[in-house]
Amino acid sequence: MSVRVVARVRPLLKQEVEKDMIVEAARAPTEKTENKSIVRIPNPKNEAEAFSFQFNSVYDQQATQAHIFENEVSPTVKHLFKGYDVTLFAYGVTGTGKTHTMRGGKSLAERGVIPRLLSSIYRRARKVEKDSDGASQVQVSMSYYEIYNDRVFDLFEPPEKRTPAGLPIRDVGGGKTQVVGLTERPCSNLKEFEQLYDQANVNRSTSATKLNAHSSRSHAILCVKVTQSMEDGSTQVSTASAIDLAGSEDNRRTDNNKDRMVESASINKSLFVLAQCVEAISKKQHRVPYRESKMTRILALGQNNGLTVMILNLAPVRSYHLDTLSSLNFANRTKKIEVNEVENQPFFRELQPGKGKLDGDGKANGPGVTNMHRQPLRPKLLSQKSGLQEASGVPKPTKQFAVYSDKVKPATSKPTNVANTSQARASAAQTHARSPKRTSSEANPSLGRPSKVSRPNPPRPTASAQPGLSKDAIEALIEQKVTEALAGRVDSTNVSTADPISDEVQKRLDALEKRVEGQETERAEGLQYLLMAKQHQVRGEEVSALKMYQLALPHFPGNEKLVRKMSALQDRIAMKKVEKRNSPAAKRAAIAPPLAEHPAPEPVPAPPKPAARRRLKVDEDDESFHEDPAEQHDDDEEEEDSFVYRPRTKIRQRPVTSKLVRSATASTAPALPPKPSSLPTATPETEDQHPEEQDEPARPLSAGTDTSTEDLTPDFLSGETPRTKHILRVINTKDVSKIKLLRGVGPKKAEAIVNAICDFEEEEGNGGRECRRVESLGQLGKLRGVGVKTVEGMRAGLGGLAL
Ligand SMILES: Nc1ncnc2c1ncn2[C@@H]1O[C@H](COP(=O)(O)OP(=O)(O)OP(=O)(O)O)[C@@H](O)[C@H]1O
Repeated sequence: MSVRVVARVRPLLKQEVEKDMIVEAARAPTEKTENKSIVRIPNPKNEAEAFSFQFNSVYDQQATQAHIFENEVSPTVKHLFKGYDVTLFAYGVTGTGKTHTMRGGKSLAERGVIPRLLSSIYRRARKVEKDSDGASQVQVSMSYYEIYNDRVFDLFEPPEKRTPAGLPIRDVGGGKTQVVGLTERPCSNLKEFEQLYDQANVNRSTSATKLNAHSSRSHAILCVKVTQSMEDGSTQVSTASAIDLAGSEDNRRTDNNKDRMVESASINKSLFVLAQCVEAISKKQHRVPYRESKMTRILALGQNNGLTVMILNLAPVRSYHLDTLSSLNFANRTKKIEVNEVENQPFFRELQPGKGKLDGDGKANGPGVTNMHRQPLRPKLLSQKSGLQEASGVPKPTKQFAVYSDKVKPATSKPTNVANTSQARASAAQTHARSPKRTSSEANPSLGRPSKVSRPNPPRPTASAQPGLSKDAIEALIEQKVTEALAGRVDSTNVSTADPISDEVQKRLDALEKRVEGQETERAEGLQYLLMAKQHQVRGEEVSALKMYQLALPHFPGNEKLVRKMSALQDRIAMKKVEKRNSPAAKRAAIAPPLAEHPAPEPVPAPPKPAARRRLKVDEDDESFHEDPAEQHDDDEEEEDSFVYRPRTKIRQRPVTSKLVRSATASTAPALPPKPSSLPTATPETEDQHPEEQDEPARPLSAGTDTSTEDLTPDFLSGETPRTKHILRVINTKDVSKIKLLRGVGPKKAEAIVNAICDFEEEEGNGGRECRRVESLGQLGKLRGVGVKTVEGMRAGLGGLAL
């Protein structure tokens, strides 16, 4: 992929005056055309000197919206139709014109990059259809979302309908991410698009700040999917993403209130992480901290295939001086990544134009596309003028990718007060807040600063270079590195630039880190689902809540508490449905549906086998499953209820007034042999061994009784279901080693159960330790230290036994 970096200096605003202008767009001395490619800005420490930054193009205050679009974006459209993804993003300090550039005004002349892009896409789509006499068809659809306070919200949803936790994102491979649950709207012409776009923009988080009356408080990401159904029957999908990043801010200048400060902190953090990513990529570090923020995960700079154009927005005036320098340094680093890749082949030189296809997921496939996968930044295909000409026609642009700099003596030109801005403060952490020349040498002073072309990659000693490293030493080194990586995740410099390590260690370190990152991400996603589930539940949307729990379950394999929760929820849903059907109104309104048509609760994924547990070790008390206080409250309430077990598909007709009875009175109950120690995992073998425990045959319906309820009377109340029998049999062994094998029990609880039975015996006043039996789950649930949840867990753990 390629990143083309262009800068745009906005005009003076009403309150700004010409004498404060300090940013200048200029031509490079080697440039033969009128094109400007240099941004010049004074050294804040010594105004007699100037820093110069060279980019692919620089647009001054006079540049029109049309000009920017025609030069920078329009050429990408044909590549979009060839199957490449296109990413455009605007970067800059608050109030520098990002939204103006991307969205623009309402008049034709003021329309920004996005509406112009869409207009161009529709034009091209019509052409494709016309040229093929209608054999090829093009469909355009859009999704639009924002990342606000590091949470993703669908902009087609009004704020009041949003789930506060936002939408989860997940990796779909090839450096791509997907926002789960995002709305995708078809839009077949510009009018439709504009309606949807304007409507969605109303939902975007904007506020007035001191620096911008309509400041965007979120990163807005518009994804336009172009699906081409080709003559030969194939389908090609490509996506154009246009991203209006929120601007970094210095909160001392914004006078932000508390809310704005929170937003601002989140904006600054994500931009800081973006800078860290660029830094890491440019230094070829193994670990790029994409996962530190949602924005960097989604933007995936340097990971995604296709074409990327970054528009660096700049304010021309002095009040932005330090922030502007910071932005220029950021953009300059992005450009330096390209320098490092200068010897590589441009990826679409190898691609047969028009032959590359993208599959439904937008992944490249087909001949010639294989090495598009995770291409690092490739600048050379971008000529200065069009930015997207075929690489074969591009003269070797050596100068284009070198950092152009006036001869400023670093010793006298350190803009040390750069650190006075918010962005610079962030950058200061990585010692990049000053001139581009200082940047990398400061980060690693021992390396000095070789020329860009000849700068070698840091030497990587091979395993043979460290022959003395024992296996233990390698393990210790890995452990140390992982600890460092986790402790200072944002600052990855230590990990990769400290003492050199062997390839073997590096490989293992990478694998470990990947695992840790993957686990964290998955867990975070799982927690998001859980939060959403909880929110649905609070709102009484139980079916949606159940769905969310179901989505969460794979992230917490083997979590019994979650399984129980789902099971209980499922039961409640089923009960409600049955109750609804049985309500007098429903009976009047409809003929009672046959039993077979009773609404079944949605399936709950079977709890994974213990062997499948990967990350989340469920301890004996189930506390590893994240819970919020509300959830805890619910559970407490549940515990306080007298035990009423709700079966999954059956309803209860009479309350349980169970009591523990002496074994003497229970002697009529079938005495089942104790289960083998492999319990409690139910297996088909269990059923084979105890055919008498199979599901009861359906009971005949009582005449005159509502069939929908009578037949569904929970048979466990009579202690007859295989699961109930099995649990009671195990409990009644009073054998801790057997009881602890029941799901969710464990040694401590097993001991408590046995003690509880003993306590109970004493309370009953019968003295001694005569054999008593627990005759029902109701009784079991009432035992001290057991409770309904534990019993439910035991039952859930025997999911394989017939109900
Ligand atoms: N090229 C331009 N021509 C005319 N006006 C401009 C231009 N660029 C920006 N402006 C004006 O500058 C002001 C700030 O611009 P804008 O809201 O686009 O900034 P921003 O970078 O998106 O800020 P934030 O990050 O706070 O959202 C607006 O009033 C906008 O109309």
